[in-house]
Amino acid sequence: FLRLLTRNTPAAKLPPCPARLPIIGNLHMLGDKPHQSLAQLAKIHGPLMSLQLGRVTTIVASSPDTAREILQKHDKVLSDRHVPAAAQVLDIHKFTIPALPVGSRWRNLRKVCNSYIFTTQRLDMNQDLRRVKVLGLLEGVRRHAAERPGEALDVGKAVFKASLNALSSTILSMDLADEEEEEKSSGTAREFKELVRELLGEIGKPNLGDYFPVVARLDLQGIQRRSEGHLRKILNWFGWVIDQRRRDLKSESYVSTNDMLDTLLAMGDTDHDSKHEEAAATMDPLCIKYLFLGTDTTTSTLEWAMTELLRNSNTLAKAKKELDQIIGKDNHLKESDVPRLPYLTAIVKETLRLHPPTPLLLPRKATTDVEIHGFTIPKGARILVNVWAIGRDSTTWDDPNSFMPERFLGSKVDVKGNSFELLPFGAGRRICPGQSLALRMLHMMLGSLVHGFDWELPDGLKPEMLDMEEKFGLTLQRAKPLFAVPTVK
Ligand code: HEM
Repeated sequence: FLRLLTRNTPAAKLPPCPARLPIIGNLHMLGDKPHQSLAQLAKIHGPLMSLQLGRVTTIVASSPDTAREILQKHDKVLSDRHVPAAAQVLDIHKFTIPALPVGSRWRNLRKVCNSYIFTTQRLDMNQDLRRVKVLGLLEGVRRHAAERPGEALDVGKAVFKASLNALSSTILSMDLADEEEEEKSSGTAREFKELVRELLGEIGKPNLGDYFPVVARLDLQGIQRRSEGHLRKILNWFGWVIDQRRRDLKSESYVSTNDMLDTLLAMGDTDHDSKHEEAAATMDPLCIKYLFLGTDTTTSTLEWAMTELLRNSNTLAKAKKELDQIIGKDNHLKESDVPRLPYLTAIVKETLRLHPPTPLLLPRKATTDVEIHGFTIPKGARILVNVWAIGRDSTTWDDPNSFMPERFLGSKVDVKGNSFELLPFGAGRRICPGQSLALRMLHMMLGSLVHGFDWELPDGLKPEMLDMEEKFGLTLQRAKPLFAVPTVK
């Protein structure tokens, strides 16, 4: 048994690796902020390095060039996923896009995303569902400013609620966050939110089984058992929502909201193309994944963006000026206004550069041995791309730790997977399919908050004193919530 635990991967010509300890290898070097520890290690061992994490050989890319090799040049054989044991319970990984290996099922689901769910036309059609939620966010902040003048607001909490509702409306025409109106929100929706939180917590915990596959089945920490319980309840909840919608669709009085669920159900019913049937069959896990991936990433980006604006009052003033000039002081921002707002767009890019919500992307896996810059990436290795380190690299960026949206004005660098120095959504065949929806939500919510209110730090806190500590989990969040005082302009 001990031999199984300690046996090393045959040493192909692996990229440089820090010295390892017996059994755990380099696990102890990750710490609680692995993206930062890996960035430090890359400074010593280079932009392509290998680590032995328990039994798992892990390759880390930390430069635009090595990211391009992995995500573009060798994308075909480096695009499977390394899925944590907690995300494999009830075989859910066999049905959800982020976990599926590259194969016909994954390809079909991606085609459905690209051709039906996230098209410009579809997103234009359901933009009103999101607009209502943004107006709700503004109303909540306005009420806070009026009822508790001078009192600080928990910015992350407010944007979490709006992001979850904007996404759950786009997907299900349903609000899943409704804390202030508890009596109106259905018990099942509240339970759903708790279950999602608990499941995400389990998936985010360090699990011995992920580093020592030989003990994975024993589930020594009980993580898989608890995840399975939560997931079973979540799937039951979705089953109930989907059955209800099927009944609604049969009713003549039903008026479609053009949400994703209607689109998916219509595809399954009217079109017997195999890829559509596949999407219909996997609808519940599909919707769940969108909610999971979408809400936390969007919330964390918005909270960091507001943090940076509060630290950089000139930037905040410039953003306000642009919005006043282009949108007008008394009008509300619309998704279609965003292309006319280059400074707001630059602020979103700059936030994603410094604070990418998934700093190591989603782990990939090599399906064959691959050679990169004379080193071998062995078959089965887990692959991480440290986009957090790439975004802060001083050989690529001037003054990399400063928040300067101006760097993007007139620049061709985008976040769409073409610029390997800026990869918040990844690149290549596994690039985030929800990025166009995410970008719409980010610009709308941030722009509306900046346009609608004046913002100040509480208790005379100086901008330079603002805590910038990060917390690494499924997404990279602020360690401490951001509190700020809104005033109606
Ligand atoms: C700021 C917001 C977001 C960021 C930064 C983000 C980032 C990412 C990243 C880095 C990946 C992995 C890409 C790779 O492996 O190369 C990913 C995958 C994915 N994202 Fe997003 N995401 C965001 C919002 C969303 C939203 C709103 C949705 C859906 C509603 C979504 C759905 C997905 C899905 C389904 C995948 C898996 C794709 C696959 O494995 O083929 N994401 N995202």
